[in-house]
Amino acid sequence: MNKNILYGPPPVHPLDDGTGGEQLYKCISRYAQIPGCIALTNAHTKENILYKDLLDLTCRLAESLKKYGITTDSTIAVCSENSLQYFIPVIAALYIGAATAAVNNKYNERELINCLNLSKPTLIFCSTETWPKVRQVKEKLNFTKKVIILDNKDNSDSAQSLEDFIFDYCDKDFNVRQFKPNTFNRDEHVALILNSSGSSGLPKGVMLTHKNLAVRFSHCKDPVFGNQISPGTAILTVIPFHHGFGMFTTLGYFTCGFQIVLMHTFEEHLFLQSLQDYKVQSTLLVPTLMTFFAKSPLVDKFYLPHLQEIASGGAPLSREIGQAVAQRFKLKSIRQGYGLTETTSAILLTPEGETVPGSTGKVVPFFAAKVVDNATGRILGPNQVGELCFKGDMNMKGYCNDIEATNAIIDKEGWLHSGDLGYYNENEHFFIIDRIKSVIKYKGYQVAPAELEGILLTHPSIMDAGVTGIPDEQAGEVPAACVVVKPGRNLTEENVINYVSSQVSSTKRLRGGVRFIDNIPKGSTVCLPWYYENSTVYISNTNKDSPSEQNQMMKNYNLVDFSI
Ligand SMILES: Nc1ncnc2c1ncn2[C@@H]1O[C@H](COP(=O)(O)OP(=O)(O)OP(=O)(O)O)[C@@H](O)[C@H]1O
Ligand SMILES: O=C(O)[C@H]1CSC(c2nc3ccc(O)cc3s2)=N1
Ligand SMILES: [Mg+2]
Repeated sequence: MNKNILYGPPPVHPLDDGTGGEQLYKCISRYAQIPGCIALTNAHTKENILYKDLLDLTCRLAESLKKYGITTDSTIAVCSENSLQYFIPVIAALYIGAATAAVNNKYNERELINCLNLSKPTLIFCSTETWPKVRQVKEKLNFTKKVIILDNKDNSDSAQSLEDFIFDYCDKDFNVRQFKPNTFNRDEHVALILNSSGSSGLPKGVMLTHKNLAVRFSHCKDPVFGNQISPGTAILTVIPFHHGFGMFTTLGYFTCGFQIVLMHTFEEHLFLQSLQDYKVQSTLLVPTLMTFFAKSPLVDKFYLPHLQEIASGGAPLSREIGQAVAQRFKLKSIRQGYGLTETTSAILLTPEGETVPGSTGKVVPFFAAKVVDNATGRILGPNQVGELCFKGDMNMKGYCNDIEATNAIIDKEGWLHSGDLGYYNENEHFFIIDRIKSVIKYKGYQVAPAELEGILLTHPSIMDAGVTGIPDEQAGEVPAACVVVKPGRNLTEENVINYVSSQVSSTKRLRGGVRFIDNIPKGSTVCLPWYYENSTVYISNTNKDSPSEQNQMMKNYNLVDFSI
């Protein structure tokens, strides 16, 4: 056994038996018996769904799907913004063992066609908002037989409402208590097909099994790695449900009996008001929003004594921003999680009572991690920087119809190569530096844009910042910054360069200079930003409407802008 391979601790409770669907059914049935126990609340409309209704609807839909002809070999798709109904088809499909492809509701037609061609769903569940786009796409797909609109009571010309579908296919005398989820081999059976963010080319379909889901559920109720709150208490989430981060945190909340207060679009005032009104104990954020709150004075206007935990994940969070947000919300610290779509959910998590500023936490149960030297493949020890690799029971089954890409990321021994650069310290706490691909090479030294962005964001006159490498004949690349100055403040290029130089070693100085711009096109180092494009926080300055095109824009933008 290599001492430099780190193993997660043994789980506090053994892994529960059964498929992901069977486990969800058991939990939801239990909470359905508690009178008035709320499963979901839409923060925008204030509408609720009780656990009792969730049980009823998911069982009826599961029965309808079976009658319609959906089997354990079928695939359905869900394409919707976060909503009260989002999880009804997801959970119903999990009960019967049909795979669900959760597709990004912000995709344009071309991207939708690309990803639906991977999963080939028989049915698509969409929302009133995504229906016009889905309608266009369906005409070009011969495998999709029907579209069902989740949040509309009326049937449209060529789509059916959820209510009507259930009315048509579920017997009128159907008794929910007689429903039983299907049993099958959870190790092999695909539960969900998700798309990674697509920051490195067209998104691939990531196949996750019922076993992957069962392991995630075990983490959710783990007293060390799970949420430290009890059933009935409220969680606020704005993380997109179709993304692994939103999908598996939320499915986990159902197993814990939490009241899930959801938002489909980030609005600062509503977010804070909801924290206060629903006495929210735990909330999830991405670093883009953490930066926003670190600088938002509105937080102080709310009374938030119930808030116990803010968790961040999805992209690098600088120590400074984490601490600033913790202070603003009067919390001891921020909880972090790190994961990839390919690892189902977080595989590094802050253990209870063990927060280390800037760290993403420790390896979760049922997982192993190692840090590998990029050049030699040698396994490194504590405090040595290399590529993070993971092996365990939440690693994906593989990419949909792409064995080549699967073999490129998971090696023959089962190690998944994350593409991220990082290290662990002597206490086995992990620190993520940046993606290998975005690291700037200055005279062979590695400079992480995420680190410099973190420093720039601590400047009182800087509202937002992005760092990139620009080609340089002598050094290879030099770090350069795009900076958005706060309204009413003045800042010179020299101020910015000196501010960074005073805090970093010589190799990391902004030798490529500084550009002042109106807003930052978000790219690969700042994950998930496009979900907030309609929000009051970030208004994209591109007219492209898709994430991957925006990322492309980011790269082009930097190259064009800095080569002038
Ligand atoms: N806590 C975290 N700190 C730093 N980076 C994180 C954290 N959580 C996630 N990440 C980043 O997000 C990546 C996983 O993102 P995701 O699976 O959504 O798709 P992607 O890697 O952006 O897209 P693609 O794989 O299609 O290029 C990780 O590899 C890592 O770079
Ligand atoms: O389980 C939690 O409480 C948290 C806190 S942050 C977190 C996750 N972060 C990521 C990042 C990427 C991803 O694909 C999944 C997760 S889960 N999970
Ligand atoms: Mg990735």
